[in-house]
Amino acid sequence: MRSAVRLRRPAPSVSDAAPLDAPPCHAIACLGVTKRFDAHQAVDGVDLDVGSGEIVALLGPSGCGKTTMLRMIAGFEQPDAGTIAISGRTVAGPTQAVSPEARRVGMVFQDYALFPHLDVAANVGYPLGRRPDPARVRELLELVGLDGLGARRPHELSGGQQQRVALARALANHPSVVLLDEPFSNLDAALRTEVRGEVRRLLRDAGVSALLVTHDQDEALSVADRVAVMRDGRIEQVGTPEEVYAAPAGHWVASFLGEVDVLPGVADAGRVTTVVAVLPASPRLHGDVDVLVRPESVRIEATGAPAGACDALVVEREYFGHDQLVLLELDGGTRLRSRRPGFPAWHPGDRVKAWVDGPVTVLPRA
Ligand SMILES: Nc1ncnc2c1ncn2[C@@H]1O[C@H](COP(=O)(O)OP(=O)(O)OP(=O)(O)O)[C@@H](O)[C@H]1O
Repeated sequence: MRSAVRLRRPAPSVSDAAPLDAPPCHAIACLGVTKRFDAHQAVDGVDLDVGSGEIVALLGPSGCGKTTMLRMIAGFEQPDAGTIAISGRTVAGPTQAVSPEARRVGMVFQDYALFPHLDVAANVGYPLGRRPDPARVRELLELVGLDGLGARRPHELSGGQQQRVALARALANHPSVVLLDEPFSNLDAALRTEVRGEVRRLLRDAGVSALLVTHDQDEALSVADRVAVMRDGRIEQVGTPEEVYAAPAGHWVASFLGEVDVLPGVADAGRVTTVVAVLPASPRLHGDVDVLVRPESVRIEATGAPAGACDALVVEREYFGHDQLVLLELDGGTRLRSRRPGFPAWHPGDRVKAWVDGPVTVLPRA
């Protein structure tokens, strides 16, 4: 794929100019957005912004309201309350409802939504009207690495190539933002990793802002600049992938984003005491707390452990090739997981020393 190709943006014409209602630094700015379907509160007072050129993932379990949020930004649903601005222009609010076509938003869907009877070039050029500029279509095909395949039908392409056609079509009209709804779910696991890297590069090359809806944690963490974690219609936390993973705002976010063990601890004077270790904590925390420990923050060794490491027994082990997940039972009965590289192999029955060697999160007791 030629990732160096850059899209030429047309100079805005006078008729494109719209009054600015929100800071133009935000490609998308949602404030207090709410949507109810009958008795069901699908989206409940969501504040969310996407900066210029930024890729934000809206991550949450099935049914939490992600797609409804995306559909309101695209203009297919009208919020019951709140406002949505795109590039500083309010497109949805109590007195505004700009049509989807007038929002300058590109959409990429899970099932690609390509026209099967049109060839690739016609699919890409579709948003450009009846007589799309062939040079523009060529430019888009080149951008997504499909130059030379314009005459093929969608069914003659791989899933990853079809997704790139969908992305080229979404970019055709120089959108301010691209909205992607679970764009990688139809791809098999190996292709998914490859295609999401490509899509990230393409969005960067095109210089567009993007909101990616997904229920896949790896996808959100690997593609996005920031991740908004959604649950039951509300945003639980927004932060960089590192922030939401290593410093989750609560127990639910921690366990939704990955494996975590919860150790009881007692906090006092900027330290928290657990069965495994005494660790630094916020001086604002006192008394009973929960210490959330990810398996990769737990080290084990047979010999050469630092002073203070705990005695532990390996109870179970799952081997994944690149790494292994080791279930430990500490003296006293507490169980804790440790994720280690695939070599050396650990086995049930091994006696080891265990200690915390990475970030942990200390929260008030749930
Ligand atoms: N048009 C509709 N009419 C009634 N209920 C709806 C409608 N659209 C969505 N819902 C409900 O609103 C809630 C949120 O749905 P939404 O599709 O936004 O969730 P989601 O997080 O995108 O889920 P998934 O990952 O499964 O697509 C769900 O309970 C869903 O059943």
